[in-house]
Order: sequence, then structure tokens, then C-alpha cells
Amino acid sequence: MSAAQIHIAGVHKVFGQGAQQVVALQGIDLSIAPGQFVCLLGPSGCGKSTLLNAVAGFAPPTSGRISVAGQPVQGAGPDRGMVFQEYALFPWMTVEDNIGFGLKIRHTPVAERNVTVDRLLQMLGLSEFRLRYPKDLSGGMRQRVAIARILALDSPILLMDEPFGALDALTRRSLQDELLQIQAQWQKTVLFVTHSIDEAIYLADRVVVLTYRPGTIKLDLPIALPRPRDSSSAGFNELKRELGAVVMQEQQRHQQAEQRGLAID
Ligand SMILES: Nc1ncnc2c1ncn2[C@@H]1O[C@H](COP(=O)(O)OP(=O)(O)OP(=O)(O)O)[C@@H](O)[C@H]1O
Repeated sequence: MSAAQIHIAGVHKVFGQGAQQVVALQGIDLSIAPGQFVCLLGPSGCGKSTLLNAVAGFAPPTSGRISVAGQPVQGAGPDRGMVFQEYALFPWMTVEDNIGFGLKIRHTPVAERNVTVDRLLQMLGLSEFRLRYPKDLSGGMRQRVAIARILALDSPILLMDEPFGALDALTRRSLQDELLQIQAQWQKTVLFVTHSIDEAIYLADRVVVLTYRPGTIKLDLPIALPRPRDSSSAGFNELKRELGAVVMQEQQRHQQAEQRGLAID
């Protein structure tokens, strides 16, 4: 394997103090190679977003180290683009202005900016919507704009926090396919949070399952199924059963903790 693009070593994250203290992550070690697609899977509250935010540089870990391309993460940076479940678009800007916004604040010359925006509009099937405002788009279209906006910045790493969680099944599958195409074409390294076992197997080179509180790595499973993947194949369903059993165990631990009144989320 080539040198890690993202290297996470001994990461702990603690929120709050005293009786209110929550150990969200404990002893996380993870190395992700350039161009690898890794899905983080686990029950609600297991620390998936906390880990993603730490890699993004939004919220540093309490202890441990995170480096990207060999450099310690000391805050957000243009080498890491984040896509959230909520589309986070500027409602007062058209589709094309939303996509070009990051380039504008980087002072990219207008001609160059227009070439990039045109290419992304075309690639994501948004050309005829370029002058619309986010409120006039479907959820799937809005998420396409959010992805195009991040791609415009050409970050080698995409951090995606349940980006397709709010979409219907058909739109979700077509965006998953588009993302896979983009990732293969541009060799992006992707760290993708999901609740969906099906989505993780469909997308990932590797699925990392986290335990429920404290969040530790329960399973790190390479997915060797050929691409494009067929979610009705025997191999796919076998993996679904295997991962389903592991995630269910953690889900049950979560429910038991809640019943004992230990969970506060
Ligand atoms: N700012 C915060 N202050 C206190 N506790 C927090 C904070 N952010 C997260 N937590 C707690 O840390 C734990 C991990 O949260 P996190 O959001 O990372 O989980 P998750 O796996 O992404 O959950 P979900 O799938 O529901 O988004 C949870 O128990 C949560 O309540």
C-alpha cells in the first residue's frame, strides 16, 4: 500500500466534564491510502461525525494525532472538502454562483472559474439549472450542487457526512453512481459516513465499523467485490449479513445503554 493520505493515530475525543463527560472516541488508529474509498458505519452516537470533523480540522481530538499527506492537521484546509447531509448552499445565490463561490474567494480569474463551473454543471447534469436558486431544486439536485461546489476546489480528499441520507432510494443510487465515477476519474480519497450497510458495501473499498460509546474500531473490512457492484448478488448479500450482524450488536448495546439511562443523546 502507498503512503497514507490520511493517518489517524491513537485518537481520543472527550466531550464535557465530570458526570457529563462523554468519551466519543477512544484509541482510533486508521490509515487511508490515496484514492481509497472508506465508509464509516455504526449506530447513532458512535462517533462517526466526531471522527470526520477531527479529520476536517473543525474540532481537534482531545489527544492523538491526525495527519494528511504527512502534515499534522491544524485546522480546516483546502486539501479536504466536506459535504454534509444538509446541503449547506447559499440560498441567495444561483446554482452556478454557489458552485463558483470557493473559486471566487480564492481570486481564481473569471475565465478559469467559468470553465470549471461549466465542466461541473455538465458533469453533474446541472447545466439547465444553472440560473436557478436552491429553493427551486429537488433534494437530489441540491446535493449535486453541494458536491459540485466541493469538486470545484479540487481537494484530493472528500469528507462526506451522510450526504445522501435525506434522499429517496432512486436518487440516492444515482448519486452514489456519480460519486463513484468522480472518485475513479479524479482519484479522490473519500471518507464517507453512513448508517446504511447497503450504501457502505456499494461504495467502499473498505468498511470501518465503530462501536457505540466509546467509539472504537470494531471491524475494518476490505470489500473486494468487483465494480460496478450488484446489490442483488450473492456476494453482496453475504457481506450484508456479516456486517448487519456486527452493526446490530452495537445497536443493541446502544439500546440497552439508553434503557439503563446511560445515554444522553
Ligand atoms: N459538542 C458535543 N458536546 C457533547 N457531546 C457531544 C458533542 N458532539 C457529539 N457528542 C456526543 O459524542 C458522541 C458521538 O457523536 P457523533 O455525532 O460523532 O456520533 P455519530 O456516530 O455521528 O451519530 P449520528 O449517526 O447520529 O450522526 C455522541 O454520544 C454525542 O452525543
